[in-house]
Amino acid sequence: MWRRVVSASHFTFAHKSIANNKDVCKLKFWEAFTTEIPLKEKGTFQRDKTPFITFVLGGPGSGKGTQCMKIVENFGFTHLSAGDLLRREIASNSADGTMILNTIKEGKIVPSELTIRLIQKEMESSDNYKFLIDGFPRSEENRIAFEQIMGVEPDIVLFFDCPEDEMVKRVLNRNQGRVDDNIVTIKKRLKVFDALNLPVVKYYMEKGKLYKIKAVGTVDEIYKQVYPVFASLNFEQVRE
Ligand SMILES: Nc1ncnc2c1ncn2[C@@H]1O[C@H](COP(=O)(O)OP(=O)(O)O)[C@@H](O)[C@H]1O
Ligand SMILES: Nc1ccn([C@@H]2O[C@H](COP(=O)(O)OP(=O)(O)O)[C@@H](O)[C@H]2O)c(=O)n1
Ligand SMILES: [Mg+2]
Repeated sequence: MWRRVVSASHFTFAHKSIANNKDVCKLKFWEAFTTEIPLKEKGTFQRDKTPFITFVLGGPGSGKGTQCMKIVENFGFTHLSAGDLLRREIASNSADGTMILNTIKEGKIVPSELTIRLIQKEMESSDNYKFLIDGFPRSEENRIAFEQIMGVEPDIVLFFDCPEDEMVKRVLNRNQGRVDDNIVTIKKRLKVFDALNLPVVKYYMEKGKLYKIKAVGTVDEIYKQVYPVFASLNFEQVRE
């Protein structure tokens, strides 16, 4: 299995700037930061066996899965959605299926070891080295357990920043038959997101790994912010 030292990073450039004004204190913490897409630095990423891990964060309905599909298409990443892996466990009638189903219905977080085991299995059986891990980590506990079990940190973290009313609207229109896409569960999920997921966003922002994406507008408008993040990392592009 591949392993590498925690906190190793391929990048030398800084990609955040701190707003310098008094109004900052009125904003939510991440609103005080903007993302400056770094200039392309040729040869910054060496293709080898080392995985390139992108965590994809954002509230329910913020468009993580939709944007991941586009990144896969353009840059050849393997997309691992934690939620999809958990739903697959439920569908396969695994021993943990009922517990996972009840947790998802309540909008709560499944025990970290279980979710990480599913992610780890997918990564280890993949020939790819570029991974989008979507919907994970959803809590500090998720994050710390991943680092401990896998012995790696993400290289970059995308955060889709979307207003709550827009997220609710999108989830209620999603139409994928999900047990958690109803108004009762979505309200619980938004609370869990604020309480447990935002500290993870803050952690990566402070580490300089966070790319905040303004997740309002059309899918293509949002992707216009996402595309340069990956283009600047000098990956070979699969399709324009
Ligand atoms: N920019 C957008 N504008 C309107 N609807 C969107 C947009 N992006 C995604 N959607 C739709 O919103 C729903 C939630 O998107 P999804 O990618 O599943 O979000 P997440 O994975 O963050 O929950 C889906 O039905 C999707 O088609
Ligand atoms: N790391 C994770 C990811 C998802 N989940 C569970 O799976 C549900 C659906 O996750 P998802 O990523 O598919 O949801 P969306 O953000 O795509 O709407 C979450 O609300 C949690 O109940 C979890 O417990 N731990
Ligand atoms: Mg999703």
